[in-house]
Amino acid sequence: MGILQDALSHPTAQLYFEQSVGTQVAIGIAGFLAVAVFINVVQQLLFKNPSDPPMVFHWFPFIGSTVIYGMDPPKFFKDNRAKYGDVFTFVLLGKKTTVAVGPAGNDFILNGKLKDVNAEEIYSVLTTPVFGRDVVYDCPNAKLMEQKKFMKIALTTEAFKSYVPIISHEVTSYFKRDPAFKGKSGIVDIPKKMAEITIFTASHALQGSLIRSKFDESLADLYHDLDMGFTSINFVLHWAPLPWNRKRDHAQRTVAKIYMDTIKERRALGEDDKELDILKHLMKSVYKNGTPVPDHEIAHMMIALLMAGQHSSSSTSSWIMLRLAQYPQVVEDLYQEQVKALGADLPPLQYEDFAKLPLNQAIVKETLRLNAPIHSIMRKVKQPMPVPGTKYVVPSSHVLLAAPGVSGSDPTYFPNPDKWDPYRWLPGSPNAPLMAQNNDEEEKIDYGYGIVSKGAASPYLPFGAGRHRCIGEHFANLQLQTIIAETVRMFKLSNVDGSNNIVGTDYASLFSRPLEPAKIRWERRD
Ligand code: HEM
Repeated sequence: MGILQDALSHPTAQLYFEQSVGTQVAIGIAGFLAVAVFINVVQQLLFKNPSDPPMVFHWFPFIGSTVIYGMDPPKFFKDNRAKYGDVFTFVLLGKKTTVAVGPAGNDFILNGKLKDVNAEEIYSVLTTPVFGRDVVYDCPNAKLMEQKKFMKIALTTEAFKSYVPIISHEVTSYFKRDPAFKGKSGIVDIPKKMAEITIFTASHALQGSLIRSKFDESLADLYHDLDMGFTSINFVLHWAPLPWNRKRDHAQRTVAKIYMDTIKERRALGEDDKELDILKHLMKSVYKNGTPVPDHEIAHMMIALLMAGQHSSSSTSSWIMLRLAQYPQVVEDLYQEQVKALGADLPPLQYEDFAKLPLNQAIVKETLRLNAPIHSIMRKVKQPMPVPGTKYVVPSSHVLLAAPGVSGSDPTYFPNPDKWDPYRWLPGSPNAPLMAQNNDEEEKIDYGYGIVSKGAASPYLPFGAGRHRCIGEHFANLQLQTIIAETVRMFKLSNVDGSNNIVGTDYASLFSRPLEPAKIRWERRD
């Protein structure tokens, strides 16, 4: 024993011993992996259930196609659609995920029945710690439908009319005070600026001036901490006592308290409170069962509303500015459109003006066609779902994934689909969409939050469809159109190097956005 101990304590022997243990462990892992890969491949090749949608081939179990999907989801959908057709399954972090694309696929998933598909089982782990309890995905779907109805009803034409001067003022005063826009011309990393403009305009219009004023103090940093809860890794680690989750939880409590205190302040104002925002509307809203919406739910809905709008609108406005810098002539066309429609003195913008600015509208439409911030919409399957017109049945163990962006860039509906061409939405364009542009004749449905068009046959659904459809569409349109109109009044835009290039897309977080830095050149008109 003593001799053996002596021998092993010799440095060379120790090294040899450690190396040989290391080698054995490595061989063990490699062997295990090889067996796992072998079984996984054999299963895919030999044990196909004819009613299952085709499976995207992958070597490794659990990882499946996660990496290749995550690098560029639209490319992943396009490539696999070409290989397998409109319905196929891939493995995303161990979960069999069935994609159904095209108008029929969008309809199948987004207009799926409540007994068949479920959103909250997918999203709640991420959203509930950020928004707070009892709202959106932390309550039965019928309650969410009522909550969406309260928010949607508040967005009246009268409210929209009051929002245009608010948004205009926020945009122009931002450009005046921000150091990045000092002087005659300059270069700016645009996504950060657009994120600020989006949160200032949305909070002021939708939540009132009292909340807006708090963004200059504490709310901006707290929202940043809340945002950290939305990283993709939190689908798995939402519960973990990690630094960003602690910050998220602290921020959620603090922001909710700020809203609840503001609600009390505004109640005290009584008739003197003349603003037409959603916060005020919710303070007067009552559920069907007679219960007034509790303050904590109003606070949590306010967080949800701002978070839902922030990422999508801020990513879209950044893409818009990058597209305008890519095509400086479009900026001039937009400016001239305003001069012709509103007069050379360019009076303060009003809600009614936007109907006279079709190119201004088309910029938003076209940017959302190619750069929609939500590339994947997921639902948990609750019971086996036959896919109409196919032999496939999606088992209840699967997750469904809708990707309306696929039909939005399909040449069947959009000639020259990869070209950003806002003029395609104006009459007489050779690239005009090959789809009905008037949705008055479309089938309408009420899921409990007001009548919406079903969108069943539409290849263009950047705001989704069905019971989870966006209620912020009209606000987002107004916000984005006002931002564009004010920006082209003040600036000419171009790429820093004068080229027609554009940055790539960052798919790392839940909402896709431009890869940063994304710098553009601005030049003041006056
Ligand atoms: C360009 C801007 C926007 C885009 C592209 C967009 C897109 C979407 C999409 C695709 C959905 C459906 C998600 C799903 O089916 O799972 C959705 C839902 C929603 N959006 Fe938006 N959105 C935008 C702006 C806004 C704004 C400004 C607000 C708030 C005022 C908002 C509030 C909501 C809400 C409350 C839902 C409902 C979620 C549900 O029912 O599960 N969105 N949005």
